[in-house]
Amino acid sequence: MRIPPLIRSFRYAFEGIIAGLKTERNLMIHYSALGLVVVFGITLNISITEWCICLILCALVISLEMVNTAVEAVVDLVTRDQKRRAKLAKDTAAGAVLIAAVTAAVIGGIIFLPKIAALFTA
Ligand SMILES: Nc1ncnc2c1ncn2[C@@H]1O[C@H](COP(=O)(O)OP(=O)(O)OP(=O)(O)O)[C@@H](O)[C@H]1O
Repeated sequence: MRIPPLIRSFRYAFEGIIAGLKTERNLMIHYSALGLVVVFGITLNISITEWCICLILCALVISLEMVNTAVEAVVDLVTRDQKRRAKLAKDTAAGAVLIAAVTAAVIGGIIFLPKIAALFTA
């Protein structure tokens, strides 16, 4: 049976998500962080706006980690020699993940810490 092109594209994208999870340890850490956000979000009853902010940030970090994985794979395919441009590509992609992850951690702290603190002071 012929699979429609749109369905095939979705299948490849899902295969990419699974392959990333299998090969990239950091992605597992990001998915675990997403799980924690969901558990704390439900437990602490965060607002709709806070849910949107948290989910956007989680999606941003996970997506950038996947792009970083893709950049690393392409660079390693192109060359195994030590090249300045290869280092630039890998390090800037890794830097993008770091910026997003630190931002997400800071905003997560702003949203969750006062609610956690309130549990102990109430
Ligand atoms: N072909 C290359 N030329 C120059 N520098 C490289 C090259 N490949 C990797 N590097 C540099 O070596 C360091 C380690 O790179 P590596 O590919 O091992 O990634 P990593 O940071 O260990 O990530 P991961 O653990 O996800 O593979 C980085 O600073 C990277 O930019």
